[in-house]
Amino acid sequence: MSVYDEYIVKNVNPVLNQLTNDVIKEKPDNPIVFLIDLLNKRLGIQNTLSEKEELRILRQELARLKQNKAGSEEEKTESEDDEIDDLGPKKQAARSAVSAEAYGQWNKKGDFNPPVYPKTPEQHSRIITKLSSSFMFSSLDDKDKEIVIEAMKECIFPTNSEVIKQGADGAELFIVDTGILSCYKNIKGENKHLKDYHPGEAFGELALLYNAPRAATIIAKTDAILWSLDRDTFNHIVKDAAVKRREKYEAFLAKVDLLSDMDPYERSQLADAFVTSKYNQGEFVIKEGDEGNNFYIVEDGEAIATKTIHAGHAAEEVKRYRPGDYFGELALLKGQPRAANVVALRVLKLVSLDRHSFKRLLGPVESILLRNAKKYEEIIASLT
Ligand SMILES: Nc1ncnc2c1ncn2[C@@H]1O[C@@H]2COP(=O)(O)O[C@H]2[C@H]1O
Ligand SMILES: Nc1ncnc2c1ncn2[C@@H]1O[C@@H]2COP(=O)(O)O[C@H]2[C@H]1O
Repeated sequence: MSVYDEYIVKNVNPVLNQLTNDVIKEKPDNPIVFLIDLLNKRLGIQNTLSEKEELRILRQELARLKQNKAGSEEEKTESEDDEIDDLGPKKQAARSAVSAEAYGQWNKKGDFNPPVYPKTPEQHSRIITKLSSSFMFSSLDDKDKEIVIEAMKECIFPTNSEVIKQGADGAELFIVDTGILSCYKNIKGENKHLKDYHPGEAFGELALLYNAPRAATIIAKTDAILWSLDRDTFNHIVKDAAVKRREKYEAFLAKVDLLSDMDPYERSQLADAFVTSKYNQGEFVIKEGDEGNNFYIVEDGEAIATKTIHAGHAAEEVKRYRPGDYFGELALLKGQPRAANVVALRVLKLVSLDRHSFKRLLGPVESILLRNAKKYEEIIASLT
C-alpha cells in the first residue's frame, strides 16, 4: 500500500464513512448544505467563516491528522503549507497513484447494513431460481446473491393494483414471483401498453440506476406476489456492475443495424444478457451441421461464413462479417442444425445471447431476421 493509500485508509475513510452514515440517516434534501452545517457544528463554528479562518482551521486539522499519523520521512519534513498545497492541483500526478481500492471504501459494502427479512427455505430457493433467470442478478457472486436474497421483502398486489406510478420517486425494484403485470407508458397523453412481466422478470430498476422518476406505470394484471429490493441494497450490491455494462454497450448497440428500430429501453437490456467471447485467427465459431444454441454479434474483428455448396468440394465463402454484423440466428429461429461455418479471419471479439435470451430479447426484431435470411438463398443461387 502506498503512503497515499495509507493516508486515505487511516485518515480519510473514517471521516467519510461517518459523514456518509450521517447523510443516509438524515436523508436531507440538500446533502451539501447539510454536510457544511454538520462540519461547522463539529468544529464548533456557528457563523459562516471567512476564507482566512477556514484556512486556519484546515491547517489545524491537518496538523492534528499529521500528529496521529505514523508518517514517512518525506511527510515529516514537509511544512503545513506544503500539506495544504498537497490538496491542490500541483500534486495531481502523485495523488493519481492512490489505488482505487483505497478511494471509495466509504461508499462500498464494508459499512453497509442491508435489511434482513427472514425467509422459509422454500421461499429462499424460489428467489434463487428467479434471480438466476434475471439478467441483472445472474452474474452476482454467491455472497452478494445471499445479501440480496435476505434483503428482499415479499409484497402482495391484488389484480388491478398499481405497483409503480410513472413520474413518482422510486425506492425499490421488483422481481416477479407469481402473477402477470402490465407496463404502460403515458406518451403525449396516451397510455401505451409496452409489455407484460412474468415470473422471474425484474422491473423498476431504471429509477434506481439513474436516480430518475419512474419511467412507466406497472399494474398487476392478475394477483401477484413480488419480491422488492430496496434502493440502498441495490446501490451497494448490484448498481455498479449494471451501470457499467449498460454504459459499455450503449454506443456499440446503437450502431448495430439490426437493432436500430428497437425501443431504446429494450435495446439497453441486451447489455445485461450479453456474454463476450474471443476467437483467434482461423478458429471456428460455428461448424456447419452442429446443433446451435447461441446468437452472435461482432464487437470487433472480422469473420467469414463458408458453406458446402457443391457436395464433395470445400466449403465456399458466402458472407463476411465486420463489427455490428450478426450471425447464428438461423438455427435458433428454425430449430435446424447450423447452416454454415463461421470462422475468425483475425482476432474476433463477439457478444452472444443464449437461446432463451435471444427469444426473450430479440422477439421484436424476429421479422427483420427472417426477412434478411431470405437473402442467403439469393447468394447461394448465385453460386450454383
Ligand atoms: N420502454 C420502457 N421505458 C421505460 N421503462 C420501461 C420500459 N419498459 C419497461 N420499463 C420498466 O418500467 C419501469 C418503471 O419504473 P422504473 O423507471 O424504475 O423502471 C422501469 C422499467 O423497469
Ligand atoms: N448463405 C448462408 N446460408 C445459411 N447461413 C448463412 C449464410 N450466410 C451466412 N450465414 C450465417 O451462418 C450461420 C450459421 O449458423 P446458423 O445456421 O445458426 O445461422 C447462419 C447464418 O447466420
